[in-house]
Amino acid sequence: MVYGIINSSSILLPKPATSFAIRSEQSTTATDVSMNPTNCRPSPSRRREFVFIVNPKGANGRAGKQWKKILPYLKSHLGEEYIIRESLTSGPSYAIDITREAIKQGADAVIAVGGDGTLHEVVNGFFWAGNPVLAHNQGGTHATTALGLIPLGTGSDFARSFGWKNDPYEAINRIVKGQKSRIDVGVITDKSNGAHYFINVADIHLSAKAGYYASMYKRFGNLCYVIGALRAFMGHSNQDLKIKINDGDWEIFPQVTALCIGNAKFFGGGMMITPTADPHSGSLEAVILQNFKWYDFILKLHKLYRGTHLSEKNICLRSVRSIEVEEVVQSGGIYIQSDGEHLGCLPRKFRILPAAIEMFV
Ligand SMILES: Nc1ncnc2c1ncn2[C@@H]1O[C@H](COP(=O)(O)OP(=O)(O)OP(=O)(O)O)[C@@H](O)[C@H]1O
Repeated sequence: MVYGIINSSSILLPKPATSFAIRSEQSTTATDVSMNPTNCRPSPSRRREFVFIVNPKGANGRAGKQWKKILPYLKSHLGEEYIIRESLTSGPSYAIDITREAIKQGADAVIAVGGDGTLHEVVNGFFWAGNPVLAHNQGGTHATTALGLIPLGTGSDFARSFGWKNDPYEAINRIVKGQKSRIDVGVITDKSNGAHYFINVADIHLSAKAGYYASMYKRFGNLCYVIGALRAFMGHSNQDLKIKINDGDWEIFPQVTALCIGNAKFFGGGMMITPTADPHSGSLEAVILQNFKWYDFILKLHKLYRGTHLSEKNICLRSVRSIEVEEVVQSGGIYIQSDGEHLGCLPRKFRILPAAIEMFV
């Protein structure tokens, strides 16, 4: 893990796994800038501290290269009123720890620089033991750290729901503008593990396996998700699932191929799997695909990209605040993924936390 500081003095860091390289360029001015939604008006109190968590390996290494290029633009556009800190992740999960530490230290914003995996880890860093992480000096009231995203991933699917491109300059302009909005976060629980959060899409069975295989083919860009899905169909069998919606009665859904639970619309490098999802809605959109074969996937792929698949007879949609999923016959072989991260197996409960995080939009 490399934690770099630009423009400022240091903050406490999470325990390093490897080594830290810290570079500091002390700024001379100390004007504060308020992150008002409509403008960036100076306030006399203090400089704002933004922590950028960069996955140098995102998008096959493109994220790391792009980050070096955009840094001067970022510094000049945010200006000296801001303390800019950078932290390069050295492997999976580091972004979670760095985010938690930054929030505890009172960072005004934590910005994920990378793909959906990096964003997912940063979002998980906003929580600890089922509760939002709070700044030490807040006296346990509420979290004020904002979430930001500079999308530089292979799929960058969460950004698509907002119409954002993999354009770091556009993303910086958005952060500089300072407009924020509260967005929902999904939470996944089971009996033994703690809470796990997702901001984009959680999915079960075939698509979760597809995501696992896709990670092996990232060098092919967005095509990795189609390759991953076809690979996942090898040896795949659809399963009967028990589903409980909004704490109602259990319903049996026969021969489920995949169940996708969207807080936002896209996964798989641009497939609009949950086209009715909206991260501001206070609910999750659950799309259940039943009895799909690999050739159905190929034949209907164009509909998945366009989001026109919901009219298919073996696809159903439910708008939910909570959804519990169990196998009818326990096989231990139904996989779950949360924003592309593998989580293990069923049973699990998926819930929405409305307006859980404030995000630059
Ligand atoms: N230094 C690192 N080396 C290898 N993997 C890393 C490193 N830092 C973070 N990671 C892991 O890389 C995973 C994928 O990164 P990220 O999502 O940023 O890029 P991507 O996979 O190209 O994009 P997308 O998820 O949008 O398709 C993250 O979930 C994270 O756990």
